[in-house]
Amino acid sequence: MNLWRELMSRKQMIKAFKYSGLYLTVGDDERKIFPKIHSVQNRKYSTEYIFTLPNGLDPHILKKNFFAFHQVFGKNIELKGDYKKFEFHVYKVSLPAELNYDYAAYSEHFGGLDLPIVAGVDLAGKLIAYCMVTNPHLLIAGETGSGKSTQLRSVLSTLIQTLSPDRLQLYLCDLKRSEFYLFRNVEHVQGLFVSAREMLPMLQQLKKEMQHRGDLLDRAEVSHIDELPEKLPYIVLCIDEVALLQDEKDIMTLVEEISAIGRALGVFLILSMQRPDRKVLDGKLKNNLTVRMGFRCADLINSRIIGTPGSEKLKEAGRMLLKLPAFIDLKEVQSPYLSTDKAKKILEGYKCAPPSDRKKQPLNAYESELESENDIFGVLKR
Ligand SMILES: Nc1ncnc2c1ncn2[C@@H]1O[C@H](COP(=O)(O)OP(=O)(O)OP(=O)(O)O)[C@@H](O)[C@H]1O
Repeated sequence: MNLWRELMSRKQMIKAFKYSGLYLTVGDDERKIFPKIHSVQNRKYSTEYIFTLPNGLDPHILKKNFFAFHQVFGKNIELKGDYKKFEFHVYKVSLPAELNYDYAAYSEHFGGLDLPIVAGVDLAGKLIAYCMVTNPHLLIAGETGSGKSTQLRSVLSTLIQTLSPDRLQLYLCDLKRSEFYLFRNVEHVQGLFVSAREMLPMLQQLKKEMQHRGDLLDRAEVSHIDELPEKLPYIVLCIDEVALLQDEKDIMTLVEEISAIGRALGVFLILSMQRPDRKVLDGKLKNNLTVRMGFRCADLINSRIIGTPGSEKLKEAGRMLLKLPAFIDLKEVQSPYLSTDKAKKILEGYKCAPPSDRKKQPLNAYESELESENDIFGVLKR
């Protein structure tokens, strides 16, 4: 970067420090000490700044007043860091309006991700994929037509292609009866549930499975199922339009319980919702949904409930604000577009014989015992 340009970039940054109140005031003359800018690099897609806060400066000021950085640098910015050292990007490009789902390309980035969730691409064209084992429980929310169902389809299709049925078991609840028919007879799918009445026994059984897994952890004196000598499958419970369950207290209590203790036991939630509802997303459940994908929604009240303020301003279908613990700020992401037809073709290769011709594989010996108590899986076999 030439010297003049670097100087201008530094000046902009000092302006953002000033407007956001990010400085210490010292001495009788009230001298301002700003964060130290270590480098300014002009990259292909962005200008990258590295800076550190002076000791004693509260990093929360940066988070709280981040709006001032937007005012100075515009919409397409990103900040990474925790207490002292920060990396800040100002992007020069905007996101693509459509991104075709491409599993082969995504899977090259899955090294180290045991349960990979692909969110999409960010402003730098970088694939944003994360591991659900370390970032459990996902909320996908947005108004009708914003791209939620497409994202659910793509997330589930990716999981199915990545893990074998003995490593991943899916429980799919389709309260609108609109989406999950695609997954019927896929080997990983343990049940497809379309009403609260069908869901309750399944959740009670999952609770027993969690208790069993908890006992195994106690006995082996380990804190996560991945540390057990015998590998247990991850369980993903996906509920499309969870708000329809708002008056089902027993169900919501069990869902909340999974959100609270499922992480170590390998039991994860994916919840989707059209109209965010405080009654459903109360404090406890909401806090445990550590990842939020906020697609376009009606207004700021809705986007605040989701935890992605600003998503009410999104225009394009498939565009979201992503809240992931690793990022200090929300990240704008374009999600992959996977059409129903393409998903059908992909899933064809993972289907087994119709249920009437096969016996469901139990989770484990413990589940076989439960299964004889209550054959909840009948609902899938219609
Ligand atoms: N990732 C994407 N990229 C481009 N276009 C998309 C994407 N996702 C969705 N769309 C477009 O938006 C339309 C609606 O998407 P989708 O059905 O996923 O929305 P939705 O939020 O689930 O709506 P509903 O709640 O009514 O089911 C799709 O038919 C497609 O044309």
